[in-house]
Amino acid sequence: MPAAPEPVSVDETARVFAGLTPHERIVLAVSGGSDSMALMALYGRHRSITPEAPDAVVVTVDHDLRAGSAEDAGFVVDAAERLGFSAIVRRWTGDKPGSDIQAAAREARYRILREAASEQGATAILTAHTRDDQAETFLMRLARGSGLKGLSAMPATRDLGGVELVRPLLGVGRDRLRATLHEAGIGFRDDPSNGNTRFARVRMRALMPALASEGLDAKRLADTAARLARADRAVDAMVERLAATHVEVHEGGFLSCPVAVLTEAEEEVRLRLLVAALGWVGGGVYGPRLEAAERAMARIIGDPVARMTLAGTRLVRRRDRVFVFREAGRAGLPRDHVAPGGSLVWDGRFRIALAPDAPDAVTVAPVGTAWRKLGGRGYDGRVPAAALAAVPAVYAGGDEAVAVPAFGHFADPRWAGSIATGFASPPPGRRL
Ligand SMILES: Nc1ncnc2c1ncn2[C@@H]1O[C@H](COP(=O)(O)OP(=O)(O)OP(=O)(O)O)[C@@H](O)[C@H]1O
Repeated sequence: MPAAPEPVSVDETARVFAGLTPHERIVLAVSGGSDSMALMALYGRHRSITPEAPDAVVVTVDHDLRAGSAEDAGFVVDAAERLGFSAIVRRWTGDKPGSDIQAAAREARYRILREAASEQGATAILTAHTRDDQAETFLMRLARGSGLKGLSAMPATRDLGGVELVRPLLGVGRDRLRATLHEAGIGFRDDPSNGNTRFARVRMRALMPALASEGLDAKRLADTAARLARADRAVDAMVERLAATHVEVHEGGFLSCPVAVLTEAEEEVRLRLLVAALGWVGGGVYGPRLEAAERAMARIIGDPVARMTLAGTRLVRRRDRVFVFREAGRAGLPRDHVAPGGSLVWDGRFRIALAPDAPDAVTVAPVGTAWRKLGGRGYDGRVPAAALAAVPAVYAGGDEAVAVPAFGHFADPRWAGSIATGFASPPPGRRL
């Protein structure tokens, strides 16, 4: 008989939350399931004996996808208030897709949590992912053919659009969280989808007892993921160094790199460099599948006139350089509006701000073929024309751009002092 799982001790709780002190206020993301109820209970206990622990607000997202979801949210609010937290419910409204609803719900949930955090003045969001979640993630990635980065599974912290996502319970087993709740006399809600074998995670979970009998328990799998994460960070550091010396960041928000740098690098390193470039140029929306990146790399290296689209981003080889850029002509490049005093992130890459005394509200859209007339500076024939056409331009009502700030070009001098632009995130290998 295996020993009964131990509740999480007070000392262990202090260790789990030790890294949070730089934050003054945090969000606890609570679904009402056992893991996040335990997160809330543990944090309540920790805060009551740790005066310097950040202040916390509980946020529960009602996905409004099944009967009873509002009751689950009410259950979380009641339990949070009993533990001395203030709690808010956020409902997922708007269009919901007919397929892949799980992924859409996750994306909406993170967006809603991020918005709630910034409204509440919180700088971190804590979720209750456990060691079991980590082990299941590792297995799912293995089944999908992931490389080193994917097999590193979930990092303990990551940036979520300016807020830190923290997973303090990644080293704690689900059974121990349940034991903790049991000991504290706190209930939880069972999500019926946790038993739905339509979901890969649920099917992986069902394999766990058989794997554990061969020594592949959640701890072993999660520890392996952690070792791979360590190796992954080492490769990332190599890629950063390579990018810092060899990747040219063009003012228009596209990148280029000598093909010789790719051929001389280790295969893993050059693939990472490609993925990093695609992620930055593409606004970090989604990356390519590993096999697709491998095929693309083989073509870039083998074909001096290679051109292709990968993960929504264009790759073009021109002589001995490869260019990575977004295409203006394809659907998807946005048209956004900014009022005087406002700012926005265009296409996930450019931050554009308008001074309060700017002459007018503007539209930001790709400059398209107009760049030829406007004359982007310094770009001779070595840069593919399509790369230049995807650069953001500022329009003030008419068809003619009043400015292409990335090129330092102002067709109408009244705008020169009132538009500020920069990259929204650092290009590969650079720090802003
Ligand atoms: N509806 C929600 N509202 C707020 N946070 C949520 C919600 N759903 C999930 N989360 C957060 O994301 C984490 C991981 O989500 P996941 O879907 O794996 O968990 P779950 O099975 O819904 O619930 P739990 O982890 O609480 O048992 C949760 O532990 C929780 O912190």
